[in-house]
Amino acid sequence: MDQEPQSARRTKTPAEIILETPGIPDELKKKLLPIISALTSGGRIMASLIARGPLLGITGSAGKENIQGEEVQTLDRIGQDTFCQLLGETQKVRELLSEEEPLPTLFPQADPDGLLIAMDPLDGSSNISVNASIGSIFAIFSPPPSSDRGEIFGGDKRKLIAGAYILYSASTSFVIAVDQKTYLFTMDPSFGGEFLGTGEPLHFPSGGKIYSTNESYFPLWEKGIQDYITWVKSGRKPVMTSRYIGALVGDLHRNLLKGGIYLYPAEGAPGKNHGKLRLLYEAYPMALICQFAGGIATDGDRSILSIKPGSDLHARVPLIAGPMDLVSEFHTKTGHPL
Ligand SMILES: O=P(O)(O)OC[C@H]1O[C@](O)(COP(=O)(O)O)[C@@H](O)[C@@H]1O
Ligand SMILES: [Mg+2]
Repeated sequence: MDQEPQSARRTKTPAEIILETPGIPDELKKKLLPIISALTSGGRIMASLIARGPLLGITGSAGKENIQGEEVQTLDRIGQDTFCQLLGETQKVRELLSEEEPLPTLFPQADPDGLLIAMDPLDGSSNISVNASIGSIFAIFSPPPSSDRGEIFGGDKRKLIAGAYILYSASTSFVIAVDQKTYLFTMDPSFGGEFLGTGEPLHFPSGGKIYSTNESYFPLWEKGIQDYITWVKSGRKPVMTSRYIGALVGDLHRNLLKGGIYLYPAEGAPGKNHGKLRLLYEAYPMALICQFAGGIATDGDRSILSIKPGSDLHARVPLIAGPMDLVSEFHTKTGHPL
């Protein structure tokens, strides 16, 4: 019974893919490689802790609120500390913005030309205590010229160069979008926890029939979105089916592999009239992942990647994300053609 299935054979690591990509300049590779190593090491640590969560007593609340006014879970804190420490140690990250901290963490010892990272260290907090899918999300930016330090995450002078997430589920996945391609890796615990993948870029399949949204907010949505949801359930041919995990990483991952549209419009949970998902560390990285997989992410009107962050580093945006065919259909139906 110790026979390994053929498909479990070693293929490529994220570092091998980065090294082999001619479109990534060598100077950038020198920064990206240690950063990706920090993310995958953090993923291994988090996956191991999550797997033993109830035994370690870490699946509950930390007893305080974060900057968003949301209850902080113990694993939110552990994710914050783990990724912050590992990314700081690379000396290739100048500043780290996190959902869990009001202001970016500065790393004064880092390479002055180091990169900027925005992260949600633990996405889908409400799933922790029920052993459902959760994740970590990262946006990696090149900084503006050093004279512009004050506006390091805002304005339009920094550039999004990679987006990544880790999904903690029955297996642990690492997905990264860089240099126009999106790749999937799976952690192999029998291979030192290495993340391995085929090296083939991911593409959204076309013709998907999944829509993912928290439909309990239906009465709060604008009429165009209500009409679209009614249509996908009863007017569209073929009709679509609903799947919603309640963690962006899990919902987007399924839709990326199966073909599906994710919708978190404005007017979500009460008080979330700008949507719920944060631009810099949720919508941006997922938009890049979608775009490099042949899809698109919008706020219902314009591309997420065309939105310039303002002074609020934790600003929220509506998010509509998925393959081109489904997002384009949504835009046509709601009167905002792409
Ligand atoms: O309960 P809702 O309003 O549907 O929200 C679910 C959404 O909130 C999020 O969990 C974000 O919240 P956290 O990052 O604070 O865990 C998204 O991942 C998810 O899609
Ligand atoms: Mg979170």
